[in-house]
Amino acid sequence: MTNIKKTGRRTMPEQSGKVQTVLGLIEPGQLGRTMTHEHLTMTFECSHVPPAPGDEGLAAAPIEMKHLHWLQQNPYSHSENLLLNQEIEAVKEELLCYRKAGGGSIVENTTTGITRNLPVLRKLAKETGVHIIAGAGYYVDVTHSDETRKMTVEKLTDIIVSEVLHGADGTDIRCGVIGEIGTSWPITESEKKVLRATAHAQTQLGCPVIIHPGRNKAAPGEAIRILQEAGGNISKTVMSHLDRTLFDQQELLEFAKMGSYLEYDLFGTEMLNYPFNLDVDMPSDSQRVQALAFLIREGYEDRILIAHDIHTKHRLTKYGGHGFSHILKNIVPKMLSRGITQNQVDKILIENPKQWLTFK
Ligand SMILES: CC(=O)NCCS(=O)(=O)O
Repeated sequence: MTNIKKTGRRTMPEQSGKVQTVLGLIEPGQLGRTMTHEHLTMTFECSHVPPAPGDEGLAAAPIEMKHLHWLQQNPYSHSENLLLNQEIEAVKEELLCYRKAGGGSIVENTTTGITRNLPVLRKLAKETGVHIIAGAGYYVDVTHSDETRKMTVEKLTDIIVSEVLHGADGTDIRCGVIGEIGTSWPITESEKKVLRATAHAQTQLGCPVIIHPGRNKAAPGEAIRILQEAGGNISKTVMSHLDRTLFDQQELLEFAKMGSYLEYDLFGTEMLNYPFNLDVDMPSDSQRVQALAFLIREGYEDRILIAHDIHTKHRLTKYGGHGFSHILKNIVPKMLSRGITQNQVDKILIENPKQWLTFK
């Protein structure tokens, strides 16, 4: 049963002033260094890309050292690679390393449509000591069920609110953010309804929101406009995946003025051909650090968040990948060597996630 305090402003949930993890409420100061966009268990079959002619054998072969480069360049063409949910033990080992490297918390962005597994998240949190914050709501349109598509905004709002206040997927495990809310490009009617429901739920709950934009430079702005028109709190909303979406500095600054958090969350992903949009040149980690330094120079250090968005097997250290500690071990030293101060690093990894994740 949820404890509700009434104030003149709005109905205040018991979450107000706290962060909600899969093990319950914590004080914001307990979070520590936080990766704001990861997945610990999910499936990504919805994004399978057929292998190039001649590569069918590689796409069906077990993951082996000699195929690693092919896999890194074609991660979405290998069906087994898309089943991160088969790697719970490996993820647990990674989380223990993440803690040793100084990590405190992880926001687990798996929503309905990509196989959210809250009992596994709770088990991982208990066994590793990492604070895990789970995501409410729905991924992109191709994963929406017929039932979801038929729902009104009011019904979707009720479900999202309930996932935060009472628990999701038939469990009593409560989500601590809404998202990642999936949008495609162009944004579909079903996704627009989910965005409006997200804004309405956020208004009731005062909670953090995180959006997955479509793969087009107009997508982040359009998603924020829909949330804004539905009354969402943009200053408590994260726009994910900017590293594969907005490249032009002036366009980035125009978007930044809208007031959301700006997330660079594909650290560790370096690939020549980005199969979901071949016009995109996926940046390197060095270029991501340059983008962070640019935003800091432009006065946005309070708005930046970073993560790896691990969502496939090959990015785990078990498969020769960079793992969940890459930012702490490799990217932070690079940031410092490029003139970003320790104070700014701490803002990006500790203070900004804390501000975002604390319920109003
Ligand atoms: C799980 C997820 O949505 N990851 C983002 C992949 S993308 O290529 O940046 O869209």
